Amino acid sequence: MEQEEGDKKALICALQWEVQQKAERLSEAELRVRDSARERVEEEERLNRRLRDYQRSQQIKVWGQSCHVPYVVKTVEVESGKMKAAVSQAESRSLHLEEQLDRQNQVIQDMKRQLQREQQEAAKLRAQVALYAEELDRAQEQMVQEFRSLQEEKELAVSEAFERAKEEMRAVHQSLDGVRQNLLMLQPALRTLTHDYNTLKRQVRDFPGLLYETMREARDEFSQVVKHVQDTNAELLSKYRRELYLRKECHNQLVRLRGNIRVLARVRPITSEDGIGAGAQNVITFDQDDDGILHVTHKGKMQTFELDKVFPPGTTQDEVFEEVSPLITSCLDGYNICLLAYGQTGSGKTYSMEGTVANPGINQRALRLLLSEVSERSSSWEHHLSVSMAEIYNETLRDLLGSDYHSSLDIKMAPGGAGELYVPGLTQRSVRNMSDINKVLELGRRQRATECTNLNAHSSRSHALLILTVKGRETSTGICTTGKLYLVDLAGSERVSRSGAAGERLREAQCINRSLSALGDVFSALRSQQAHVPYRNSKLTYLLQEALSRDGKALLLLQVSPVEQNVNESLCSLRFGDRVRSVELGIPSRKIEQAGATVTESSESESPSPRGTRTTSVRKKLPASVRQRIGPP
Ligand SMILES: Nc1ncnc2c1ncn2[C@@H]1O[C@H](COP(=O)(O)OP(=O)(O)OP(=O)(O)O)[C@@H](O)[C@H]1O
Repeated sequence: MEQEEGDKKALICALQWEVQQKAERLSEAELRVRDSARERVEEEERLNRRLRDYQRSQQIKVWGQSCHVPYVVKTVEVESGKMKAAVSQAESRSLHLEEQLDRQNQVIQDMKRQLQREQQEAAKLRAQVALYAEELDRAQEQMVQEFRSLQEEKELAVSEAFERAKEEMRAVHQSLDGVRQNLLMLQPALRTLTHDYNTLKRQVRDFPGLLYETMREARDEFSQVVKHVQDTNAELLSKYRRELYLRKECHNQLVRLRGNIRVLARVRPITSEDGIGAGAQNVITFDQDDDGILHVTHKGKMQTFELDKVFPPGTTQDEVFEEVSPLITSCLDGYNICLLAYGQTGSGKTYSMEGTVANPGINQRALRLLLSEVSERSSSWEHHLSVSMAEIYNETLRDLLGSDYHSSLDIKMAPGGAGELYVPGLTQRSVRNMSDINKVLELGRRQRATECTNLNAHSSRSHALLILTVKGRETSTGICTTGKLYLVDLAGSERVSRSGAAGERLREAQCINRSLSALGDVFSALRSQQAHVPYRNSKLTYLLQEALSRDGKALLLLQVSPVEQNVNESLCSLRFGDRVRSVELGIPSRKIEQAGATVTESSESESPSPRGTRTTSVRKKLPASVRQRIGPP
């Protein structure tokens, strides 16, 4: 309604404005008409005035001329020539004036016509003004009518709106009453809600305290549990370590009892020769709690190997030797022992066996240990220590201490039928002190160096053997023992395909492969307890027969490179070691000579003891805890 009213008011305003505009235009037109009428009147007056003036002047002229004519006529009569000219001149002038008069009359006629036109125009304008006035009156009339009808509409709309508002007001009052009723009904519920809200508010206020208290209690409980778990863990860990130690002890004793070949692994440090980049990344990790576990990560997979002992890269020559020394000293008791360093080229075999001048390896330390043991036992035993050095290159056995390096040596069965082997022509040098040892080792090294153009390459492709023979005689009983210790630095075990060897190198690689696979065959025959062990398939296994037989003791030292680029070779070496580890040589035995007779004696009845302090039973060597575990004999 209000909208309608507003619209109408706007319409009225617009109409009023239009009327006003038209009125202004009309008054302007009136003014213009009035001005032009005035102008015409003035112009008329001006023309009339000019006409009158002209007529008057013409009259005066005519009068002037008419007054002169008699005189002129007279004069013409007197002086006719002159007069005639003057008359004609006057006539022409009169003609001219008449023409002028005509023109003036013409002008007056024109002006009159123009005046008429102007008057007609003025009449037209006046009619138009009257028309405009009429139109204005009509517009005013219309406007008044419209205004009136708008006023009526407005009043009608206002009264309708008022009625509607009254209706709505009534409805609002009614709903207000309903709300009031509802409010009255809701009041008890609101009271309950307020009460609940207050209770909740109290609870929320108290909640942080309660939560803190609960959390403190939970934390206390949790720390108690954690402490308990930690204690239990520590206890379990110590039990685990104790168990591990016992297991190891049991295993070692079992190995000794069963005569298993012990397999150790030594991982060399990463050196500058390994280069840089992905190929030089370390792939080997160790178990903190078990020194016999080694993990190799290859192509994202971790492979675990269990060995008798694992030496991580930081292990010293001393620590390695300490582990192998019990085996070495047993050669003084008359056992045949063999220690083989196995691994790919550059994995550290020579480092472990020979070592450096400042940090000697197993070879020199073994000789030194045997010498000191010999001197310790000298009160009851006489010992004679002799050393041979040989190498097997392309299946040819050569003497490194003799005068003829190039002659090939044979391995033969010793006469006497005892099944002993010997190498005719192999030089044996007696050693009594460290100076002898150093001289012998130096001689062997020099011999090898002079005979081959590239010692390093040559040593990788040949097996180097240090053979110690220990003969002993117990002074009180006359019992004689002979023990042999073979310390072998094997040729590199890498695959031919990787080295890409050809020609002479290929022949060397094939020989190495043959002798190493012959070694593997011997181990697998021993493992499966076959009646025939193929020792004679290579010079190496044939020479080591006594130590690798069921009477001997053997130890395999796996040399492992820690870097990614050698991981395949490392895995091959470790798998080889894994297989060898399960080989049972049997209970080692020694040969003793007593009163001219040779007797074989197993370590179960080690008697007589060289020091007189040894127990006769291996079982007695076990720790009490281990003995308890394995039960009564
Ligand atoms: N435990 C170690 N500590 C420090 N350096 C080592 C160790 N083991 C090996 N090396 C170094 O690694 C390099 C290769 O070692 P080594 O010559 O003994 O290997 P190898 O297996 O005998 O090789 P090859 O079969 O060619 O004779 C040498 O420079 C050596 O000094």
